Formats: sequence, structure tokens, C-alpha cells
Amino acid sequence: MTLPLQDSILIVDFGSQVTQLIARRVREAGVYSEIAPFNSAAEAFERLKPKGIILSGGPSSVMWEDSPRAPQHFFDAGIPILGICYGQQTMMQQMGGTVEGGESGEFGRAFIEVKKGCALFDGLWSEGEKHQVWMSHGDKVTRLAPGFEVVAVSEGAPYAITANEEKRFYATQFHPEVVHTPDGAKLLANFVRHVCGLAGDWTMAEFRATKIADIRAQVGEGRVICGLSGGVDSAVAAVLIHEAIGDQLTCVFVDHGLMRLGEAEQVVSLFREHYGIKLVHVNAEERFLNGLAGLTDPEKKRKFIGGEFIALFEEEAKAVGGADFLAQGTLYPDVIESVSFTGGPSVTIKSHHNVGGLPERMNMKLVEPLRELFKDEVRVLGRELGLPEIFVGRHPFPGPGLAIRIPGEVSKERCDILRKADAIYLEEIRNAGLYDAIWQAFAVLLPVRTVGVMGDHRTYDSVCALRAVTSTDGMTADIYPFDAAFLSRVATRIINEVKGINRVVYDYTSKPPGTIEWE
Ligand SMILES: Nc1ncnc2c1ncn2[C@@H]1O[C@H](COP(=O)(O)OP(=O)(O)OP(=O)(O)O)[C@@H](O)[C@H]1O
Ligand SMILES: O=c1[nH]c(=O)c2[nH+]cn([C@@H]3O[C@H](COP(=O)(O)O)[C@@H](O)[C@H]3O)c2[nH]1
Ligand SMILES: NC(=O)CC[C@H](N)C(=O)O
Ligand SMILES: [Mg+2]
Repeated sequence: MTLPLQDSILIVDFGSQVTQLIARRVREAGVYSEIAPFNSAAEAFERLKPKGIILSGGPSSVMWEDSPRAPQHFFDAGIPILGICYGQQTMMQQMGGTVEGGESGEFGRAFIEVKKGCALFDGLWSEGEKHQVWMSHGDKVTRLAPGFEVVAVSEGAPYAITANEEKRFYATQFHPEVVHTPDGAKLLANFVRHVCGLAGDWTMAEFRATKIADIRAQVGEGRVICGLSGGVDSAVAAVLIHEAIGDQLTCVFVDHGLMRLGEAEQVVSLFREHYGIKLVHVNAEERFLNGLAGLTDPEKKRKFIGGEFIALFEEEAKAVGGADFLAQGTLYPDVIESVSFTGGPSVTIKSHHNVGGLPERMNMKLVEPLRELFKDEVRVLGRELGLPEIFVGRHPFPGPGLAIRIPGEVSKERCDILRKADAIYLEEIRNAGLYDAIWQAFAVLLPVRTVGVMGDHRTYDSVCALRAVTSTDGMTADIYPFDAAFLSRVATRIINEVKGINRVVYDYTSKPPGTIEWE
């Protein structure tokens, strides 16, 4: 079954780190969108027949030879277009304006002044007002394409917002999709609803229906193995896929020995209790720990774990008589940090085991229905699917597990020490009623020993670091400001109760510059 074509917006990706945020804002405005890399945007346009186009930002400069362009015929399609940053620059140049390398760019917070009303501002901004926006550019438009006029200016960008009302083309030098442009979501909502005329009635219920149709179309009569970790993403993916293809699905829970205290038993029994989905429990502790012995480089550890996961999934696929597909609960942040969406020049931060950690030769094709979503959207979808809060509200836990919370070499002994400390920390967080206020909290076991004194003895043991962050999508994060009494209670308990740890510190680093995990 394929669903009828729905009203949509096409987002053309030029490689910006925040392109997915554009899609997200469009979803939040109740409109369906798809992202296509610039070099396959023409095909996507044919298929979707969108009601509007948004051109993303990107790291290239339009002055470079061979830098990416929007398909020229988009500008003659008679539908509204919004160009953002690089998207604005290429749009202006492709339509006859000029762009130059700015002597100095604008990076971060900037203020724009509204010079004139335009359809993007309806019900939002008026002439003469000043508003905060977020800029990140070195180049700038120096001559407008015919038909455009300036509707807002900033100090560094005389053409902060320009409009060609007749064609319904708009262009911003700043990024409306990021939260640091406080009215940005509303500007984007004005574009998709008011300018493109879309109703704004698209919901997660429709996402569910679309994905179910997509999964059926992709999988056909084939068999699917789904990696199930007990985390939100894979639980939601498994339930969604099960709704689409029923018994063609087998879930595989890999116990790699890098789980938290009691987690493996809990995941398996919870899932069996709530769902009639086939679930295989694989105990592979020895295999993972043997393979990790001697590895200390974070990327090597991640790649090994990613490869081993796939090897196990392939073995399980054989055991069920062959499976053609591997399903995972991969989300957008896993993808953007591991590889560039366009295969272009955005940089790799770390190889999430389920993306960059995949071996190059893999026999199964991927089914990743959540690949465009952010975690909080997955939670909304999970509730839509009727998943119990106990799954939906769980803190994320990375696939490589404790291996990336033990910098340096991983051993069973160190995993056991960390498991105990982590359990105490989380128990105290729950007791204090803070679990739901925190995005993710965990302990890290450092490869550093320090001297202490306990009961008049000298100790020389490991340091444990505690981390807790707040976030909405895992892309940026702030530290959770525990009070001192809480932290000292946890520190005391860990040092008293866990042999092998004699010092506890609290990690005060936000993301960026830190990442949430230590490796
Ligand atoms: N122990 C595991 N056994 C089987 N598959 C796993 C395991 N750990 C991770 N995976 C697979 O890797 C994917 C990505 O892991 P990730 O931790 O991002 O998601 P999650 O565990 O489902 O959710 P959460 O982010 O809330 O922990 C999972 O959705 C799952 O398909
Ligand atoms: O499934 C996963 N496989 C991985 O390899 C991985 N690395 C990080 N994470 C989780 O992703 C979020 C962002 O983490 P970072 O700030 O450390 O990149 C946080 O929620 C991390 O726990 C992972 N999840
Ligand atoms: N964020 C962007 O899209 C930047 C566009 C271009 N690379 C510039 O520096 O102006
Ligand atoms: Mg997980």
C-alpha cells in the first residue's frame, strides 16, 4: 500500500549541520517535509510535487568553482522558495545577484532591524522593530537579484532578509531554524503555512501511517532482525515495525556485558511482558570483552563494537532462516555526528556504533524508520504507539554501553566497579525525584588513580566522574545543577560502598564544547 501524495515542503540540503532542524521546525508547524541532498533534489521534486522549497545553509562558498547549486528550474516552478544562509547566497547568485567573500563574517548572536513588512512577518514583526537572530557566515550578498528588495538589515549583512513578494521568494542570511533565533520557528511556520498555504494539520499519527506504509513497501515478504536494546529508540522502532509486518520481525537483544546493573534481565522481562514480539536474548559478554582487551582509542573501541554487533545480527539472521533486513532505532543525532548527510564536508565527531561503526560490507539492508527524528519526537511517537512510560521516559543509553564510559582499556573488573557506582548514583537521583528533570545521568570510571585516606589507611584507587545533563534533543546540552548536599551524599555513598573508587568528581562541561559521553 502506498499513501496518497501529501502536501509537503522539499528541503534542499547543502550540508549544514542544522539542516535537520529545518525539517523539525516544519514538522512542528504541522507540515510534512523531506530533505534531499542538492544533487538528488530534482528527483525528489518530481516525486513529491512539493508546495514550497527551503534551501539550507552549508559549509561551501558560492564563489568556489563546483560548489553546490539548486536545480535551476526550481526558480521557475511557480512555488514559494526560502533560502537560508548558503541557500540564500546561491539563490541570489543563480537569479542574477552577486555574492562576495565578506572581509569579516558574523558568527553567533546578531540583531536585525525590520525595514518593511513582508508575508514572512505577518502577525509577528513590524517595521522599525529589532530582533535577535543567529548568524554563521563569512560570505554575503552584495547585489540583489532583480525583483528582490531588502526587508530587514543587520550590521554585518545589509541583506539580512530579502523578499520578492511577487514570486513569493524569501531569503535570510541568518538561521531561523536554531533556537538562538527566538522567533525563527514562527518565521518558518509563516513560510510553510501562510506563504505556501499549507494547512498545518500533519501529526505524528500521520508519520506513523506513512512509516508503516514505507516499511511494508521496503520489506515486502522479507524477514527483519531488529536490534533491541531496551532504550526508547529501538523499543519504538520495534513496535512500529511489528505493527507493519508482524511475525516477519525478530528482535535481538545483545547482552555485551557492557550493560548497567540488572539491565539485561530487566529489558528482556519487560519487553516479553508487554509485547508479543519474538525476542532472542544473546549473551555475548566474553566475546565483547575479549575483543576490547588492549583497545584504548575511543574510535577503535566504537568500531570494534559496531562490527561485532553486526556480526551477531548476521548470525541471528541465519538462525531464523535468513533475514534480508536489519532494523535499528537510529535517530538523526546519531547520523549527523557520525557522517555528513550529503556525504559532503560536515565533519565526523564520533562514530555512533549504529552508523559510523557499521562495517563496510554488510549483507543485510537497513530499515531505520526513525532516522529523521530527534529523541523528543521519538518519545511523542512512542506515546502515540501506546508504549508504557517505563520505556518512553528512560534516559538514553549508548549502544557501546559502559565501554565508552571507561576511558582506556575495558575489563570485566572495571565494568563491575562502574556498574555499582552508576547504580548508586541513579538510585539517589530517583530518590530525590530528579530522574525526569534530567536528560541523561551516568557515572564514568577514569583511568586515573589518586591517593586517599580511609580508616587511617592509605588508598590508591580510581576516580569516578559523575555526569548529568539537560537537553531537548541531545545535540546541545547543559549540566544539571545539583545542590552540593546531593553531590556530597552520592560521593560519600560511592566511596564507602564501591571498592576500587576513592574519589568522586562532577563534570561541569556543557555540550558543546564537551560531548555528553566521555568517548
Ligand atoms: N544491546 C543491544 N542489543 C541490540 N541492539 C542494540 C543494543 N544496543 C543498541 N542497539 C541498536 O542500536 C540502536 C542505537 O542505539 P541507541 O542507544 O541510540 O538507541 P536505543 O538504545 O534504542 O535508545 P536510547 O538512545 O534511548 O538508549 C538501537 O536502536 C538498537 O537498534
Ligand atoms: O546508540 C548510541 N550509540 C553510540 O555510539 C552513541 N554515542 C553516544 N550516544 C548517545 O547519543 C547522545 C549524544 O551523545 P554525545 O554527546 O556523546 O555524542 C547521548 O545520549 C549519548 O548517550 C550514542 N548512542
Ligand atoms: N552557514 C552557512 O550556510 C554559511 C554559508 C557560507 N559558507 C558562508 O560562510 O557565508
Ligand atoms: Mg541505547
